Amino acid sequence: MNSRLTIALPKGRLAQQVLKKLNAQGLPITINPSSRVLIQTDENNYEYMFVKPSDVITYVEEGVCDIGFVGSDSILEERKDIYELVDLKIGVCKMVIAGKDNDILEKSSTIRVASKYPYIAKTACTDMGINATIVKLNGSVELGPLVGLSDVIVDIYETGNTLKANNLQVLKELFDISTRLIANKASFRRKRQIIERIITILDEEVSP
Ligand SMILES: Nc1ncnc2c1ncn2[C@@H]1O[C@H](COP(=O)(O)OP(=O)(O)OP(=O)(O)O)[C@@H](O)[C@H]1O
Ligand SMILES: O=P(O)(O)OC[C@H]1O[C@H](OP(=O)(O)OP(=O)(O)O)[C@H](O)[C@@H]1O
Repeated sequence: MNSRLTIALPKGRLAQQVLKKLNAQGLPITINPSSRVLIQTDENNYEYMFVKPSDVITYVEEGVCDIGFVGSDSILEERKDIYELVDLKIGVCKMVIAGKDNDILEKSSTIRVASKYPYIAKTACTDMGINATIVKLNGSVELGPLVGLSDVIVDIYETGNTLKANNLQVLKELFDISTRLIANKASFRRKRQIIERIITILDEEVSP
């Protein structure tokens, strides 16, 4: 059995949370997330690749990585052919529609929406009977309504501080978000035993 497992780890805010969760669940990770070395192998013969969060799904679907850790927002947006295996219950936030005008969703049938998540934004508006023109942005999405680029945004909400600091408000909550373990389908068949061991470890309830 091929014992090497290649794991896509998201850089940025999720890196520490994922490693902390894996260690807390009893999967000791002896790699250095602060290092600029993008591929690190530990003594379990696990190979870790540090990738941009929005690229985790691509590395897993393409089979470069057997498994990966990614936000459910990315899973819903990318709609790739992968297995979603475990909710780690970290990276918890929400997807919301936000803007300046608190009844624009009720009074307008056509709006402009700025978002990092064009598919999620378009689908949400369609479901509400609203025709949306999507303006794709890759960050600081809150600028959209402030500079006349869009009427509203579809973006992540955790504490609300960014919206509040920019005089925007939540107009509609769409869904909850958290970090998930995903797997390449062929890898899951080929390395089922080792991947199921990780699923078991992550599913175990450990004292906080
Ligand atoms: N403010 C937040 N609070 C909690 N979790 C968040 C927040 N923003 C993003 N996340 C979660 O962390 C994941 C990665 O977000 P992060 O901001 O670290 O990446 P990024 O800088 O947006 O990089 P990329 O553009 O590749 O997504 C998101 O997909 C989401 O699941
Ligand atoms: O509700 P809050 O706690 O304010 O968090 C929400 C903010 O966090 C994310 O931004 P990020 O920090 O990832 O920067 P970005 O806008 O460049 O994506 C997201 O895009 C929101 O702007």
